[in-house]
Amino acid sequence: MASNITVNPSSPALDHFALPNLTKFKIALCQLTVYSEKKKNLELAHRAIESAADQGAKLVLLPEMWNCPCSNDYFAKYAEDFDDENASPTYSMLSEIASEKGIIIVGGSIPEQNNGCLYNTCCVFGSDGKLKAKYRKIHLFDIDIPGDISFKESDTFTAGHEPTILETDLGRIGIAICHDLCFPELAMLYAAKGAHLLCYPGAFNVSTGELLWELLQRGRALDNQLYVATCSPSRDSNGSYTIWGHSTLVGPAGEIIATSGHDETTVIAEIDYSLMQLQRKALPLEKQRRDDIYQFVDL
Ligand SMILES: NC(=O)CC(=O)C(=O)O
Repeated sequence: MASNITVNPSSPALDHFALPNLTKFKIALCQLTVYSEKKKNLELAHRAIESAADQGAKLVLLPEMWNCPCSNDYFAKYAEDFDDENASPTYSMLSEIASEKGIIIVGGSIPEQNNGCLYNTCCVFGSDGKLKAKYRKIHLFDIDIPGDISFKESDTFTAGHEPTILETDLGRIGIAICHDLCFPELAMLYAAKGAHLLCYPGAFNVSTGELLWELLQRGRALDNQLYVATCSPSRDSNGSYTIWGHSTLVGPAGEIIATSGHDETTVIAEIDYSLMQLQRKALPLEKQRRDDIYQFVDL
C-alpha cells in the first residue's frame, strides 16, 4: 500500500537545512521497569516523566511496551482503545502530564485495540496535552533462531501502514518502533520529508540487541545525518523475553551522545540541531547523491 507521505527528495520546496524554533533542547529517555500490574507501570512512568521534566527535558521518550509485559499472552489483556480516550488510563496519564509540564511526550508503545484488531502503537502528545500523532508499528517482529529465541509478534498484532512524521517546536520528528530500525527505507522516507529526529521506542532482546541495537541506530543516524533516539524497557531476566536495554541518543555523524546500561534509569541528553547543519555542510551527502543512477521512489 502506498504511504500517505509524498516523497520527493529533490523537492525544492523542502529546505533540509531549515531549523525549528528551538534548536537546542534536552531529551529524556525513560528506561522503565515493566511490572505485570499496569497501575504500577503507569505510576512509574508518571514519576519518571515528572522528574525528567523537572530536570529540564522538553521531550520525553518512553519504551516500547512499557505498560505491558512483552509477550503475546498479555497484549490483548492490556490493550486500550485510544478512540475512547476516557476509557484509556494511559492516554489520560500521558495527556495530563504533557500539558502540566508543557512538554512533548513520545509515548513509547502499548497494545492498542481498534475495530477488532490489535496494534503495537505509539501516541505522541503535545505540550498542550493533545494527541498529535498515532503510529502503528509497520514491521512486526517475527523471529525464529533455533535454540535461542522464537517470537512471533504477528500472531497477535496487525501491522500498521502509515509512516508518521510530525512538525513540532522541537523539529520534525519521525516515529517508528523497534524492529522498524532494521529497515533503512523508513528512516530514508522520514529524512526525505525533512526529519530532524527519529524516535524509536524499542525492546530488543539480548540475542539481537548485542549484535544489532547500537549498529542499527548509528546506521540510521549516519545515513540520514540526523538525530536518532531509542528507548527500551529495563532488563527483566525473569520474564520470557529478556530485554537488551541500552536506551541511546545518536548524533548526526553516527556518534553516541548518551547511552545507558540495562537497569532502570533515565538518560537526559542534549540535542543541538546546529550540529546537523555542520555535519551536512561538511559531508554534503544530499548533494552527492546520484539520482541519475538510483532513485528513492515512494510507490
Ligand atoms: N520488539 C522488537 O521488534 C524486537 C526486535 O526487533 C529485536 O530484534 O529484538
